Amino acid sequence: MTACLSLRNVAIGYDGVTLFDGIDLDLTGGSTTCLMGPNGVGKTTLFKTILGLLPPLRGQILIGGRDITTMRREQIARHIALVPQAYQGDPSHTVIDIVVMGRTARLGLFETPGRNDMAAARRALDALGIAGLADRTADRISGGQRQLMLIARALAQDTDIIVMDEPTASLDIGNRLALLDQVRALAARGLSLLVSTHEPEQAFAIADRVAVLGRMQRFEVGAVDDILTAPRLRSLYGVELCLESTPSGRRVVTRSPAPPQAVSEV
Ligand SMILES: Nc1ncnc2c1ncn2[C@@H]1O[C@H](COP(=O)(O)OP(=O)(O)OP(=O)(O)O)[C@@H](O)[C@H]1O
Repeated sequence: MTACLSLRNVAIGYDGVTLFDGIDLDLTGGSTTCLMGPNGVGKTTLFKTILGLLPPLRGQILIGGRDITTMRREQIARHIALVPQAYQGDPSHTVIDIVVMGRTARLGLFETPGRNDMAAARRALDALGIAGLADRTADRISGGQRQLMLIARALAQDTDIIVMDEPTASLDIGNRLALLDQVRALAARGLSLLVSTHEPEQAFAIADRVAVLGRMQRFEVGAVDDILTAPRLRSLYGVELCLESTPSGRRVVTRSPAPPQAVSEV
């Protein structure tokens, strides 16, 4: 299958200073790739670069074969939507108004959202089961509902690629599992997802492939089981850990060896 997003030997960073180099990645439709790496390694910076908010310092980023440096911001936004870590807009806006903002890249310069755009926003809310929240303001819904609202905004944007920046970071276990179901459902609809996470178990649950921004600028990408091995996770995060399988076959991370007793007998 041809890639909808390709990164060829890309370097990312700020003001000409390279943060990470040598990133090669292909995203195809109907698949989920998890992006992992320690704090501060450059995951969000990579997202900003893919979205055209920061120029790549080297290499090429291609959407459908076209170099993004030749595309305007709204052209990129017709292909790639972002689900940020948190909503940072005006909290007095209603959910439906925020979701319809996902249509902005599809509107002309002075055009306001029309009937079709409102319908797309309502379909997105429906798909996520939060149609009942449409007229509430963003400060009157829960953190989990706000996260679903941000996914609805990305859906309304009607792109073939969605990138999600640690989408479960502030969610309770119920909303976390519901969100992972949504990610699986979006991939099943043919979308291509790139999801950053600090949780290996989440990658096991949703990803076809894992891309790792590792220490010493070592970039690796491959099938989940090939990439997420205990030795690689130990060196990536600098902690002793083991990978075990539950009777149902789910992969879980455990601490290894058991931490020493806090109080020893005298
Ligand atoms: N606007 C900026 N200008 C210069 N440096 C920045 C800027 N934003 C972030 N950085 C630096 O770039 C590095 C990578 O940051 P980034 O947010 O991409 O990391 P991350 O992998 O997403 O981290 P985390 O897992 O903690 O969210 C950090 O050292 C950060 O301090």
